[in-house]
Amino acid sequence: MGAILELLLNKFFNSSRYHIIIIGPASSGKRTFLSKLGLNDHNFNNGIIAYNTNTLLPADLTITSFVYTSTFQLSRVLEDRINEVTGIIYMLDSTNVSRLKVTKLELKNIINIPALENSPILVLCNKQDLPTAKSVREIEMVIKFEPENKKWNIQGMSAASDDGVFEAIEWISRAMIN
Ligand SMILES: Nc1nc2c(ncn2[C@@H]2O[C@H](COP(=O)(O)OP(=O)(O)OP(=O)(O)O)[C@@H](O)[C@H]2O)c(=O)[nH]1
Repeated sequence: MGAILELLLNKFFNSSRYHIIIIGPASSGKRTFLSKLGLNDHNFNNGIIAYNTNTLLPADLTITSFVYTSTFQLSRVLEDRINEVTGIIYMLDSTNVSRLKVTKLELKNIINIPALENSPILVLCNKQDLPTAKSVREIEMVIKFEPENKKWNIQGMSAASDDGVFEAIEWISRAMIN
């Protein structure tokens, strides 16, 4: 998968700068997803895991991953860098049904942040390989996420087995560029 991803990313990211933030509760699979992109190096600072672009990703794409706790924290932790965000990935654990109501609120908060107004948002329902995982349709029915005037998408994924990783990057890439 690495070679295909590399081709795709190099095709997309050759001129402008792009900055994706990956947000999601603890253990939802952010790190596993990033490792599939070849992003294993990270430094941990002020609650943010910043992944650099020295492996698979082209130099003009940066991905920052961190555990999201509140809108206030999102703006505060990212500080000025929030203005550089061009795409948002929200990662959830499809087996953690009790947390979906919190997810609903978090997503609402995220799309109300003015600095993120133009950033497309991709909701990734991770851990679809587990028997207790809720389907994307079931999750949609709880979170009722259908923002108007915004590019958004919801997809199933199993970061552990690579399923949906390519599609996720493809969607967010296209959405940021078009
Ligand atoms: N079955 C299954 N397990 C997964 C999947 N993705 C991640 N995991 C497992 O879930 C656990 C947490 O994954 P991480 O990638 O560390 O999650 P994280 O969101 O980075 O967690 P924090 O660092 O706490 O924010 C690990 O044991 C992973 O192996 C998946 O798609 N399927």
